[in-house]
Amino acid sequence: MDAPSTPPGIDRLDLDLGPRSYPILVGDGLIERAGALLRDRLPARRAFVITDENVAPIHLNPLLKSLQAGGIEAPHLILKAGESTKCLAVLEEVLETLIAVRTERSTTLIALGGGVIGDLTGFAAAVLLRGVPFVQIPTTLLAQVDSSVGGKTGINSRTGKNLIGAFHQPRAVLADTHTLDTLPRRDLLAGYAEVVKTALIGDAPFFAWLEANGQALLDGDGAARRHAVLTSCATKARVVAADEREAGQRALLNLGHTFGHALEAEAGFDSGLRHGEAVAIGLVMAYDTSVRRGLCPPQAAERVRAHLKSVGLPTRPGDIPGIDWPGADDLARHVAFDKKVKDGRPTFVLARDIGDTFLSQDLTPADIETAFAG
Ligand SMILES: NC(=O)c1ccc[n+]([C@@H]2O[C@H](COP(=O)([O-])OP(=O)(O)OC[C@H]3O[C@@H](n4cnc5c(N)ncnc54)[C@H](O)[C@@H]3O)[C@@H](O)[C@H]2O)c1
Ligand SMILES: O=C(O)C(=O)C[C@@H](O)[C@H](O)[C@H](O)COP(=O)(O)O
Ligand SMILES: [Zn+2]
Repeated sequence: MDAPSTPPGIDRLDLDLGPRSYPILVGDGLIERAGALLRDRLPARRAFVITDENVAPIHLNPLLKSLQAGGIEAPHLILKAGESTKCLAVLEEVLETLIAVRTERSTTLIALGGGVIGDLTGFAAAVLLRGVPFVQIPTTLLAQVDSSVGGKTGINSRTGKNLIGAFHQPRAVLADTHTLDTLPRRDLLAGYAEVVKTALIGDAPFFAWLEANGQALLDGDGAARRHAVLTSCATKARVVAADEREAGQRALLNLGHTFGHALEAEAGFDSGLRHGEAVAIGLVMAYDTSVRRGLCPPQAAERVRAHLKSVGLPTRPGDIPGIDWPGADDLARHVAFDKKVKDGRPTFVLARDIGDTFLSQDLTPADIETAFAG
C-alpha cells in the first residue's frame, strides 16, 4: 500500500507484510474522517459496514455520513452484541446478506466494533467470494490494542475458542480513541488485560509504565490511552511482521490464553465472561505455574497479580460472579482443543520474569490441573 502523508493529529504505524502491508492510524475523531482517509485506499468506492447493536446507536451514523461525504456507498448490518455472535449461524446470516445485496470482489467490508465484530467480519471477508478486502474500525480498547491488528479472523466452534478461522489481513486499521469514551467500564478493563499481556511478553519498561499510568488510562487520560494503543500496536505489528502465521514466536501473543480460552469455553460463550477477563486470570496462572516450575522469581508473579488486582481485573475464576465453574480436571482437559497442541502436547507461554516469556511443551497434566485449581 502507498504511504501518503498522515494528516495532522493522527499517529501512524505500518504493519510490514510486503504486498499485504497496511497502515494503523490512531487518533481522536477518525470515524468522522473515515471517508477521506479511506476513499483512495479502497479498490472501489463501495463498502459494507458490519457493526453491533451497542455500537450502532453511537458510532454508525457518523461513519456512514463520513463515508458518504467521501463518495463511498455503504449499506450496513447490525448484529447482536457479545461473544455468542462469533458463531457459524451468525456467520451464515452475514454471508447470505452480503450475497443477497450482490457484494462484489472489490467491495470492502468495514468492521465497526470490538473484537467480536472484527473477528467475524474479517472471517466473512476471508471466505466470501474466496476473499474480499476489509477494514477494521475498532471501538473497544481490546480491539484497538490487539484484535484489529494482525489478521487473525474467525469464530468459535461449539467446543472451543476461535477454532474456525483464517489469516486475512485488513487493508487498514482506523483506531478512533474517542470511541473509548462510550465503552462500559467492564469492557475497558477487559481490553486493558491485553495491554498488560503485551507488556509482559517482552517489554518490562512498558509494564512499569502501566504500573504508574494504568489507572489514569482507565480513568480516561487521553494521552495515556494513546500511548498504550500505540505501544501495544507497535509490539503486535513487529511480532506479526516476523511470523504472520504463527509458525513460532507469534504464539507469545497467546500468553495467558491457553488457560483463558479453556475458561471461556467451559463458562459458555453466552456467560458474559469477557475474553480480557479470562486472559487476566490466565496471565496469573501462567506466572504462578512458571514460579511453581522454578522458572520465574515469585516477586514477578506477585507484581502481575497485584497490578491486575489494583485496577479491578479478576485474578481467579472465583472473582467472576454468576459462573458455575467445572472442576480443575475438566478445565485442564479442555486444553487438548488448543490450536497450539503439537504431537498431542499442549504449548504454553511461560515466563522467566516480567517482559521475558518463552514457549514450552514441558507442562505435565498435573501442572496444568494445579494451575486451574489455583
Ligand atoms: N483477532 C485477534 O487477534 C484477537 C485478539 C484479541 C481478542 N480477540 C477476540 O476479541 C473478542 C473480544 O473483543 P472485545 O473485548 O472488543 O469484545 P466485544 O466485541 O464483545 O465488545 C465488548 C462490548 O462493548 C460494546 N462496544 C464496543 N464498542 C463500544 C463503544 N465504543 N461504546 C460502547 N459500547 C461498545 C460491544 O457491543 C460489546 O457489548 C473475543 O472474541 C476475542 O477472542 C481477537
Ligand atoms: O494475534 C495473536 O496472535 C494473538 O494471539 C492475540 C490474542 O490476544 C487473541 O486473543 C487471538 O485471537 C488468540 O488467537 P488464537 O489463535 O489463540 O485463537
Ligand atoms: Zn486475546
